[in-house]
Amino acid sequence: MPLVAGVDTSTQSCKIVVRDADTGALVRSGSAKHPDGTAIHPDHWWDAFLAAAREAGGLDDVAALAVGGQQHGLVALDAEGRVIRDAILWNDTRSAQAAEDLIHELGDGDRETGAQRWADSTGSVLVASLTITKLRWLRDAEPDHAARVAAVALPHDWLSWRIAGYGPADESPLGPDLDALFTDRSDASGTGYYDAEAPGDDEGTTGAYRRDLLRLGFGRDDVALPRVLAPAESGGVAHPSVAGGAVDGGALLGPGTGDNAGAALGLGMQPGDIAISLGTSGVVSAVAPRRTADGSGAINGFADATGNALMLAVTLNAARVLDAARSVLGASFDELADLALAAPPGSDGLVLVPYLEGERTPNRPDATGTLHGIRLATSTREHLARAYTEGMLCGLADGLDALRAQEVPVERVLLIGGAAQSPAVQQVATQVFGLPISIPEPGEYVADGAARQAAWVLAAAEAPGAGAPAWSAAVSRTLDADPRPVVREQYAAVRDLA
Ligand SMILES: Nc1ncnc2c1ncn2[C@@H]1O[C@H](COP(=O)(O)OP(=O)(O)O)[C@@H](O)[C@H]1O
Ligand SMILES: O=C(CO)[C@@H](O)[C@H](O)COP(=O)(O)O
Repeated sequence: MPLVAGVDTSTQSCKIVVRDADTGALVRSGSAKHPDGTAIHPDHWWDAFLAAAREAGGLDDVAALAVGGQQHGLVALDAEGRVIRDAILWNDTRSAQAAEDLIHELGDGDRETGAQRWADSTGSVLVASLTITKLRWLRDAEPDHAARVAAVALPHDWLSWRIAGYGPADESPLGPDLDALFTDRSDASGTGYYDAEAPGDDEGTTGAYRRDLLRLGFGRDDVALPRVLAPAESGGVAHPSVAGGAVDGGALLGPGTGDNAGAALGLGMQPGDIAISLGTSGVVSAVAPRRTADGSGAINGFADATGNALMLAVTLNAARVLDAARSVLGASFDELADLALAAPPGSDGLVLVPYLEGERTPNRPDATGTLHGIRLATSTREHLARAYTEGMLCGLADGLDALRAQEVPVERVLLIGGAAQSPAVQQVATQVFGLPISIPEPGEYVADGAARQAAWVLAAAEAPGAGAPAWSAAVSRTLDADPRPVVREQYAAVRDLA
């Protein structure tokens, strides 16, 4: 019974699951918090990983390990392998103007042309979340830091590299070998300088860096970029001081994955499945054989972790909208859910447009949230709780419409992420989406996807060409559709006033 570990280094925390490689059965787990903020030093991810691994009973007995993680964050390394500045995360909007500038530059001054060219070249129109815009911001705002950049990594790449034993000479057993960095197609596809559908070097796996775009964004491309591995290719071994004491030479390391591709692998998503993830980000995603190139920017055409495409719409405002509601109302999770369910659908006209951290879809980085329809009758805790819950979900319902506009089939909708545990969120989702909603058992689906990838790498090491292990699918219960069009109609009437 070999064991494998999956890690999710997400925005708010690090979660680790240890699973049986053959059956997928959960054996142990652990988690540890990350600090708040949209720019944090990656050392916090390392510390949280070590703490979560301790809570999971250590990783000495795992035969393979893979890391899923929050996408896009800029980890800039110097030639000594040191982190040059705090990582700028996916939800940091400081590079919004850089995104606009780069769209115009690729379009020879015309925004619409530029937007379509970015979508055609990389699958996505640039917004502040994507890594290349953060590099442009760094070039202009912090030229001294920019001049020191010798390698650019993403959160999951950096953590995998540290687990393999690399890092600054005085902090790691193997030192600062920047050529040892590796990543996968899914996370590379969110950088803005990788085309997941370009003819690749490897048999059967497409994808190539677009160093011309990196040069456009950063002004130079003489930096090391992580090697992009095929879905079941090993990036090396975990340093034995970290994981794999039971295995000769240390546990095999999987390529890792962006968190949304990790969730798709953990859930075993097939075309027709839609995942709605309510973590710090709100994500509506679907796997597809090929990406489309949505010049409107509503849909990102990323890669998944198996060789397919992952189409997704992402909002900056999801679970934290409910955290804000809890703080305003002084309520626990359960109390907030009870309050929301005590008000009627549509909250008697009280509507929250929840751009509390600006917004990415639609692209309104400087927007703030707005509460519409406040009357004496709607000035109750119940109405407020309901309006916050509905507002969070309406932005994602718009995202699902955008996916449908790209002709993505919608056969089953799965609700996951921290806020999916709320009974109010579950019920309101059946009303806002007007669809049956499947609720998988509460779980860490990104970490599970990483663990499944680790098991796949292990199987492929023993039998080249082996497929992903057929772990049993997540058990779901399904809530009936309860369409209440009033909720979205009210939201659509005020959304663009905010
Ligand atoms: N029962 C609940 N109701 C509403 N929100 C919840 C509940 N449980 C957890 N959350 C929220 O879920 C979020 C964490 O979810 P998670 O998917 O782990 O986020 P991330 O992947 O962005 O780190 C937190 O904002 C937390 O407050
Ligand atoms: O930016 C995106 C995807 O494009 C986000 O989904 C991040 O990957 C962060 O995810 P969470 O930590 O909120 O789950």
